[in-house]
Amino acid sequence: MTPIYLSAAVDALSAARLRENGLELRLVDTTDAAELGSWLQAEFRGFHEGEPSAEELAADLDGVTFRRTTGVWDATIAEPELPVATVSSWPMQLTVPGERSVEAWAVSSVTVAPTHRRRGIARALLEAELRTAAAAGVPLAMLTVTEATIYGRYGFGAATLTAPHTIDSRRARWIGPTPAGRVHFVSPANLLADGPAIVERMRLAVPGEVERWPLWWKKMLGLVEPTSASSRAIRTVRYDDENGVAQGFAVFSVRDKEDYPAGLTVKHLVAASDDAYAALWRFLVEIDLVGDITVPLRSVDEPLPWLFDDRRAAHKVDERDHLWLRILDLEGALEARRYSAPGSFVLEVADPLGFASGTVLVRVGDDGAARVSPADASADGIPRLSLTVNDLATIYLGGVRASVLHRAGRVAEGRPGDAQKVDAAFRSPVAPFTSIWF
Ligand SMILES: CC(=O)SCCNC(=O)CCNC(=O)[C@H](O)C(C)(C)COP(=O)(O)OP(=O)(O)OC[C@H]1O[C@@H](n2cnc3c(N)ncnc32)[C@H](O)[C@@H]1OP(=O)(O)O
Repeated sequence: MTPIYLSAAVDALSAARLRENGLELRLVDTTDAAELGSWLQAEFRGFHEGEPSAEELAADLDGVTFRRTTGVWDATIAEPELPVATVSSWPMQLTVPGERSVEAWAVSSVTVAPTHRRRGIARALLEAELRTAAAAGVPLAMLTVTEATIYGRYGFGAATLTAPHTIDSRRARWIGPTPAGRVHFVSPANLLADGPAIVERMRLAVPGEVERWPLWWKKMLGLVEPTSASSRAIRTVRYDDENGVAQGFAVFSVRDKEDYPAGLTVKHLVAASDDAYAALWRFLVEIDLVGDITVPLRSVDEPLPWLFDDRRAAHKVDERDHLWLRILDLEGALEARRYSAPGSFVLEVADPLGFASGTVLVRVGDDGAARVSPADASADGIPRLSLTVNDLATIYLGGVRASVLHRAGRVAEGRPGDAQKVDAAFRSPVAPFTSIWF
């Protein structure tokens, strides 16, 4: 049976709004290669990529059919079969504090052709996604963003931060642990078999982490166009612990080889144990003929600098928002995670789009589980915060403190000190992080 998220009709309100402007909002039949192929071409163009190669197109035609795929068409343009806007979505598991997983509505492929920008098309698409997700009973929507200025207006808030890192290999003398396991070179095809289980073990330990899907693995490992120069440059290693169990992997390539020392880019590194983390980084920084290492997507709270004699050998080069969350069901979202301190507090949440407004009493038990109910007069006198649904999304995974948003004038306290009391409950022992783009 087709899952409801794929078969649900296109949102009537957004379809009507676009129709008034001569545009058609429609779901793509992902079994129709011509129609999905046109949609994919529009998506590639929307992200300023060149025309997809035959291999890329074939991989996408096969690999994105699990998504709800929506387009907007304009019958008056020169080549009307190509949509002028794209979006795709699917339910995906998101880790929340307490090593728990919750279903969230992933939104991706948001593009509007430059010929049709700033006419409200993205707004129609995003609002349609939120209404469809809420109707399907999914408590949260999420996306990884190209710009920080686009999604706040739809109630999303920045929920995980990320920091690209750089390492000066020549300066990085190892003082970290020496794990008993071994690092092995393995082929990308072998990692395709071992990688998912390693990721799944790591995923529950890190709030903000998400599931992967088969096409993501193939793209990350260079298996879609294996003969291209960038794919052939990919090297893959796996760390096996002393019992021979695979606990981590790194995907990297050496660049700038015209003159040694060369540079090395770590495309992806996943460690399901501290030993795997240490062994993989030691392996990478001790590779000969390499002078510097670039790591585009890492947590803001990496142990990395502390593994070296000179901690300045590794540092963050930036810090930016990455995963944005949108709470659609206040009770469902707040009860899905676990909290770091028992106690009660009231949240007065404003949501201009109306999905998650309300004033709720959150009672956290000794086990960290929360019971959420409408707040009444009996809740007077307990810690209270008034905030937007965006800012609730920002503190939801525990990476940003309510007291910091209070100091920024974004969150109001019932009484002085209430934000710090709420901090203690929302705090996550592990910095939230999302290690992929989707
Ligand atoms: C999850 C993801 O896929 S992230 C990827 C997002 N996509 C991209 O970055 C691809 C390149 N950009 C685009 O395709 C388009 O510019 C989009 C999708 C970002 C915006 O599409 P548009 O149809 O032009 O947006 P639309 O006209 O609906 O604008 C709605 C509102 O957003 C604002 N807005 C739109 N784009 C931007 C932007 N890039 N930065 C700031 N504000 C923006 C508009 O000003 C408008 O504001 P208002 O409601 O206050 O009047």
